[in-house]
Amino acid sequence: MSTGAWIAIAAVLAVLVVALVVGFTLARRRRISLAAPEKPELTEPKDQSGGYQAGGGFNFSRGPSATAPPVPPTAPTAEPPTAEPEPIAPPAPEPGPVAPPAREVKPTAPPEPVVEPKPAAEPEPVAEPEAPAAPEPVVEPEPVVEAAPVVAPEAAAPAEPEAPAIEEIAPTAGRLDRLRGRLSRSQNAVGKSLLGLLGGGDLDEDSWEEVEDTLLIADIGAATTTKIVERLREEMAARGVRTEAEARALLREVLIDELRPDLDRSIHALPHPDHPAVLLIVGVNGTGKTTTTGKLARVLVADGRRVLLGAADTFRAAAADQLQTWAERVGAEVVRGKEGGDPAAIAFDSVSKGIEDGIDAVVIDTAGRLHTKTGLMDELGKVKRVVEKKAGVDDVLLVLDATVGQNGLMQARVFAEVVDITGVVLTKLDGTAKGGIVFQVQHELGVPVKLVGLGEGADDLAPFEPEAFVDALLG
Ligand SMILES: Nc1nc2c(ncn2[C@@H]2O[C@H](COP(=O)(O)OP(=O)(O)OP(=O)(O)O)[C@@H](O)[C@H]2O)c(=O)[nH]1
Repeated sequence: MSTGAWIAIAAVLAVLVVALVVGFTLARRRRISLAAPEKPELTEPKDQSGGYQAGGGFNFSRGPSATAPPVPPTAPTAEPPTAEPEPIAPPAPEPGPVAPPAREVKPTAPPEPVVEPKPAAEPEPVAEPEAPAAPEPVVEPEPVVEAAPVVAPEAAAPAEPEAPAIEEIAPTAGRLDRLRGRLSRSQNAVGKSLLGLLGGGDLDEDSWEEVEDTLLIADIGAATTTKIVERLREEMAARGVRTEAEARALLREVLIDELRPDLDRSIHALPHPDHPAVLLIVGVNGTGKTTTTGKLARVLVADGRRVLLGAADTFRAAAADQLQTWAERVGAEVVRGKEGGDPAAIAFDSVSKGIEDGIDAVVIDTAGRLHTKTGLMDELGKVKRVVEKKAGVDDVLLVLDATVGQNGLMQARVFAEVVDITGVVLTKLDGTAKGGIVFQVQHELGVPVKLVGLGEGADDLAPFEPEAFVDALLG
């Protein structure tokens, strides 16, 4: 009783003490672990762009067009539904990367994982599809059949996009750089002969006359040529230009200044809170209106915009088909009417549909017309007036064929009278050394050249940049 009992009691007490200590320690640990999670959550990635903004792309802005349909007075309620355009507001250059993923991811992502389980009809792959199909507990070999409905999306995928081949669009940023080679080939003969003349330093009167002739041949126009030559003469004397490098630097500066880099060359294609941007493409037959409309649609789609093309060229039978093809290639909508129908009605319907469908930009291709035919020109004025009943026109782009040179200026004058041109698209610059028309158009009309066509390819449209143009000119 005595020693054995005491030892037993001591052992029990020791066990109790150990249990108490362990229990106390565990309780403390748990308390600590409850508090801990608050800290780790602080690790949140922030904006990684470092404020970087890409440059050199197309520049879009919101045009001046006023809202045609009356807007309800209550500002706060009007805002929410129109909230979408807002994130778009930060302008052009970067969005390129946004659009492609949206179009590309859809077709590719879902089918891939599904294809694999199909052949492997065994239990392993079935595990995943089973989860949603849980309600059917009975048949065990069946799971393979369940995989079949999962495959369905794969089969349905081709059915969804009606437009069979939506094309890849060439990146919009840096277009002019990539296409610069085409410009140079045709243009730099002018630059070379100018540099040949100016590079030697002191010029006699004959040499100055040659400089003038070279500028005139390049279609820079008499007024602009005189201005350029006067400034060159002054500056060459004042700066004591002796070498070809100095002459090149001066000539570059003078030509760029003459092209007025300060002009707003943005395309007014950003939507308004309650209606799409409306762009009218006008010009003489064969200058490249339909082609330009199609190319512009591609640029806008690549920029993530929803685009509708209005086929208001009811003169030429194939024009609407041509436009439809352009639209289908990028998944844009088209509004077209009967052949020989009223172009103004089609333009009106295009804008109406654009408003209904929440389109971002409606681009209306008009019929080519001779600038000398008053009836046709009146009709073009009517197209614009009718559209304006629905929504203001943000940009009226006159398409000029650079290869026609001087005649382009006469066209520009007449069109400007009828429809208030807001910008010029100079096409076919890849095939001419007469790009000098750029100087004249801007000088006479005070309207900027906004875009240039540099080939027949679908993505051969680039923003016009005076510096790049002059660099190409000088070779
Ligand atoms: N080389 C070159 N060809 C171009 C360019 N832009 C358009 N074209 C070509 O010019 C031709 C006429 O283009 P269209 O777009 O049909 O001209 P349009 O002004 O719509 O003609 P109409 O409908 O008759 O008024 C086509 O063969 C185009 O491929 C360009 O920048 N460079």
